[in-house]
Amino acid sequence: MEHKLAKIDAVSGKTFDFVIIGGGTAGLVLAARLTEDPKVSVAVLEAGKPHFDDPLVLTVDGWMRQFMNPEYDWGFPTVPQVNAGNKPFLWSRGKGLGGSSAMNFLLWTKPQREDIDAFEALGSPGWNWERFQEYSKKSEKFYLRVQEGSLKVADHSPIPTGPLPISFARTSSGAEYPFQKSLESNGIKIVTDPMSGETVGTWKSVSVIDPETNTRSYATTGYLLPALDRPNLHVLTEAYVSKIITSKNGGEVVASGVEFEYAGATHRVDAGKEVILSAGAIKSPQILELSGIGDKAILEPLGVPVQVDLPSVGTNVQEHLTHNGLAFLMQDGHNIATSDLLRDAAFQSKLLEANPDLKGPLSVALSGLTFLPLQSFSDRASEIIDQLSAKIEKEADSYPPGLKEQYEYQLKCLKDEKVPEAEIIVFPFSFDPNVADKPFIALLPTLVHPWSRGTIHISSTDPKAIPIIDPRYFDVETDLEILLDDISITEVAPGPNVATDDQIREHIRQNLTTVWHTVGSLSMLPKDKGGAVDPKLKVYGTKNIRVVDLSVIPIEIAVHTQAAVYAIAEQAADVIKADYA
Ligand SMILES: Cc1cc2nc3c(=O)[nH]c(=O)nc-3n(C[C@H](O)[C@H](O)[C@H](O)COP(=O)(O)OP(=O)(O)OC[C@H]3O[C@@H](n4cnc5c(N)ncnc54)[C@H](O)[C@@H]3O)c2cc1C
Repeated sequence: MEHKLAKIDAVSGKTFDFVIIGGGTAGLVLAARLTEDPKVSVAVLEAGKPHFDDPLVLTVDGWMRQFMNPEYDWGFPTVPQVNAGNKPFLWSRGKGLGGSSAMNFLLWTKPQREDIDAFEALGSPGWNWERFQEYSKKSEKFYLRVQEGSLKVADHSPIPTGPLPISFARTSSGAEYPFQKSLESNGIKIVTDPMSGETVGTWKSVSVIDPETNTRSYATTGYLLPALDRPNLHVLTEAYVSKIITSKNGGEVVASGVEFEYAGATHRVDAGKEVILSAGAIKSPQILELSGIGDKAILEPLGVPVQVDLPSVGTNVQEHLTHNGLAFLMQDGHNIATSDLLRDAAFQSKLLEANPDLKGPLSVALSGLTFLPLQSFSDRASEIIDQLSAKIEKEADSYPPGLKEQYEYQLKCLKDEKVPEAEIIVFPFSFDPNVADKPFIALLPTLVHPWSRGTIHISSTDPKAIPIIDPRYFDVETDLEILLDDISITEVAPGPNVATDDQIREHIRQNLTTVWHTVGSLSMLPKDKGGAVDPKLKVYGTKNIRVVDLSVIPIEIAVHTQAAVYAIAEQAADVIKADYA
């Protein structure tokens, strides 16, 4: 397959209609959709390797071996978090074709309706739940034969036939269903169609797994490979973009091409129509700032010539946070399978005996998810809401542009018992080598609509330098309080000496993990409300630079983010096509 990728001579010094920076989730969707028209030429520059037919990518739990491996994982450190143990956090991101769709946990989850309607409500017409569903269905090819217990996903009719095979994982851990039944007996409903925009309750998620091969389906298999024979598509890997080359025309900045490094030398490729940034929520703002588009207060001291003074670049950063301190050793005799156990040959043959139709490599997938509104897990929901209302009223004048409107929308959702504020994930994996042969299950209480806002900015003109990533965890204390109450629903103490609220707060601060869902760093919002891109995803002040990736989401969505990225890229492809029709 690699012979179908572009060689450097076919890209360097050449001109293409569209140059896409980043061959990740969004970048490959766009590349495939734009080249459906044979008259349109596209070059994709991807910093990582192709990873075609790679078991670390294709095997359902292969992601475990990608973590912190620099060939697959960018492994960005944040700055130490003063409210979370004063430690840096590691933000893994997929490096190579497929981007993070090649290393994620394969969950395919659709947002709560209000999460997507927020885009329109905050000033971006045409971005709402109905459009989202329309575009999301373009990606999906469902195989919903396998069901477990009473859980099912209601048929999507007509069954979409997009490029991504999606199915129930053949091997769940076995812990999900009992956990859901116990929640049900405590009044939490089992959701049978969590993809309808109503996510509150407990459910079994589908995954991007091709049931014919039991392997990962992702942006490479679904979008790139079927398009790779097109003569108008040129994909260059190991091409590290350092900046967008621009000039000024009247009041507007015009991108003429992109500078990149390949095999130690600097090259340039020209864009006849547009440069599209799809480098993900961490690298896209970095590349814009390196190109002189950002806050002049950050660019000027570094000696970066300012092309567009756009202070919103790299701000409004939001990230899901989970408490990873609730792990349980499973007792024998309950048929609980974790990924560690599945590597045991004796266990594997027992499983295959019981399930002779299991295909492909055996591995456990995540599937047990629960989404809860504040009122269902917090006795002090009204108190938290009142405190937040008072805080917003008191502090609004000091907020950066647009934050008041975001908070008002978030507050409306917080009051609405149809909208989730927390998630609990059943996690059948252990990263601890000391427990490799024992079945451990962790429950991960997760904050899904953070109030804290962080930043991602360059601190150097070196394109290889890691930007300063500061999510400012728990800058708004309500985030910690919501997580505290979310933990209480599990009715287990996180440790032997962790009983009082203050002890649990400290335990949370010391045992946090990112969920790798960063949004907002180039938010789609009106310019005077903190936006970096407009509803056509164009960077303000530029004629022909768009951003198409997770960074454009202005308020964090509650669920896992990949389905949203695919849908945003599908919609963006139509917006771009319409602009040149
Ligand atoms: C560990 C992990 C687990 C996750 N689990 C799930 C899950 O189970 N379900 C779910 O829905 N979501 C999950 N997600 C989130 C989801 O995968 C991402 O939100 C989504 O894939 C992001 O898509 P993107 O296009 O914004 O960025 P990416 O897919 O990350 O693409 C960015 C691309 O740009 C390239 N790039 C960056 N800088 C440069 C440069 N300078 N030059 C050239 N190329 C560059 C990168 O290498 C990458 O290929 C997970 C993410 C991670 C990291």
